[in-house]
Amino acid sequence: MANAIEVRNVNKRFVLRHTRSMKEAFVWLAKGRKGDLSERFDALKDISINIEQGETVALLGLNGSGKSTLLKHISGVMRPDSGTVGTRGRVAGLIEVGAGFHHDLSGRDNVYLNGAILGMTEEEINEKFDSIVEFSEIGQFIDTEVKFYSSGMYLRLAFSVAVHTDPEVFLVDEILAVGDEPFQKKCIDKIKELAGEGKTLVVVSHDLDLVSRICERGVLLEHGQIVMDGPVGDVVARLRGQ
Ligand SMILES: Nc1ncnc2c1ncn2[C@@H]1O[C@H](COP(=O)(O)OP(=O)(O)OP(=O)(O)O)[C@@H](O)[C@H]1O
Repeated sequence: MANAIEVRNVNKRFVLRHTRSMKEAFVWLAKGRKGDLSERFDALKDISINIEQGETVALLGLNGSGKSTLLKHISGVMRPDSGTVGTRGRVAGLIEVGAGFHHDLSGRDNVYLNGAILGMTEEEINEKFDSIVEFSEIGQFIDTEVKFYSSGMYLRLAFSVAVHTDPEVFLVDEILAVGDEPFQKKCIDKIKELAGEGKTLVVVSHDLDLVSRICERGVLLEHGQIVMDGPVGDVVARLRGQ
């Protein structure tokens, strides 16, 4: 099987700026700017991972371990400081609710905008428009500006557009949590359907029962490093301290 995702020696460092008092800033200046007012933080440390086409992978780990940062690198919204990330086929993801949506536009216009960002042609969107709205259950609100949407409504429309792009690689971050239970179930069924069709799936979630149901492989991150990679059941057991 060919790789759908190839991550090679990826490093990502964030600069954390600390707010200091005027006095501290003055002392720092007076001392000839010695030392640093900011701190560096390595969120990803030499990460390498291959994900084959059709694999279903859960990125697991405690808060702040680097899961979302890694997913953002795979989706391409973040670039590594060093190392490379390669993907094959159309990538669609739900990383942050409403990312890629324009607040002052209606739901309808945002379907076109978001669909285009995710690589659909206008023709393709015309063809799938009714189905996108139907899946989202947004109904009469489709012509309302999305700034008036609730976070659940955002999620519904964003999820619906993303799955209608017919992605080869589907990325999902924790955000399903904002959907109500019936819609969450519908999303999970859809995700399982995509996995059943042989699409590649990468999921970030703290819902260990859920990821055990939809993913086969688990990758455990700790302080920006991969510390375990194996069957999801084994990784979940380690996380639960069993
Ligand atoms: N844009 C940023 N600037 C500075 N630090 C960041 C940025 N994005 C993430 N971080 C830091 O990188 C670390 C990893 O964050 P990340 O969101 O990847 O963790 P996570 O494993 O997804 O956590 P959680 O389970 O809490 O969602 C955290 O300490 C976070 O504060």
